[in-house]
Amino acid sequence: MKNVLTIAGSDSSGGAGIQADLKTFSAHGVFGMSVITAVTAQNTQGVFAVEDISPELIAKQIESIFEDIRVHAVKIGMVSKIETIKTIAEGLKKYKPDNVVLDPVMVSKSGYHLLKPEAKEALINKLLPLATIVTPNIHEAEVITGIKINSLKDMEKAAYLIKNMGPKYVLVKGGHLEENATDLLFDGNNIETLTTKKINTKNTHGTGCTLSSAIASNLANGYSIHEAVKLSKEYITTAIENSLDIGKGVGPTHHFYTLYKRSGVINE
Ligand SMILES: Nc1ncnc2c1ncn2[C@@H]1O[C@H](COP(=O)(O)OP(=O)(O)O)[C@@H](O)[C@H]1O
Ligand SMILES: Cc1ncc(COP(=O)(O)OP(=O)(O)O)c(N)n1
Repeated sequence: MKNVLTIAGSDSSGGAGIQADLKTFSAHGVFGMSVITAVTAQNTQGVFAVEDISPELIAKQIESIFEDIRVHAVKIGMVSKIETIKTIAEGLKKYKPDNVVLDPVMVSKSGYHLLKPEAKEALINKLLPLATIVTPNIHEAEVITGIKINSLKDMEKAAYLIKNMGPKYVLVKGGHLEENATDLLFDGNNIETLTTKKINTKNTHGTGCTLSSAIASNLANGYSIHEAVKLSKEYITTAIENSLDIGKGVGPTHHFYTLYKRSGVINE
């Protein structure tokens, strides 16, 4: 069994953050561990409060895991503020995990700033160069590069600019595009296009968290980046197709659909 660590924020409603990450890890048959960076009070309708965990406690969580357990992959999500980013970067430099998947979480679908605006530069300068793969959505790619993205050509341009900031691979996610859900994977030489039709649902809470955790799981399980991204795109598509109409707002994706279907728990 491979061990995968998420360094991210807690989502009380279970659709995104640490909770989505751990469910995704379980669905991929890897052992999930967590370093919590912040606790959020949120549900399908919004984020209502956030309390950041102290840098000392974040450092201690990182140390406790790495000093004891082999970590095959790390996924990084909500990092909130400059001190949190510095602490995570120090931990990554010290323990040098093989695979680092960075989801540069900035603003929740409900519009809450999960990354303080003043922490943007630290995320770019300190975490991007340590990432095996970074997975910005369109808005995050715009903030990181400073360009406006309205088309696949613009996404390509952003992927080139972000690659030059230090990560080994860049996946620009197009879930917020009008037509298809097209993601672009750039390895420094070639752009690979992953396209699915856009699923007509409001229930997409935690899609970015789920995709990045699936990539981390697949890398830990020994797949190449290209294979890991392809399999993870298939996983998130099934999770969105079978997303759950829980709550009054944007519901979560279904992490275990394929597993339950295979085992007979779901028999429609
Ligand atoms: N309505 C949708 N139909 C199909 N795929 C989607 C849809 N929304 C998002 N995706 C896919 O989910 C993944 C996460 O993308 P996105 O929602 O853009 O990220 P984030 O949650 O970080 O904003 C991507 O692979 C994207 O293409
Ligand atoms: C604690 C926490 N972390 C990350 C997010 C953002 O999740 P994401 O998958 O990028 O998209 P939405 O959940 O905003 O749809 C979050 N909400 N909470």
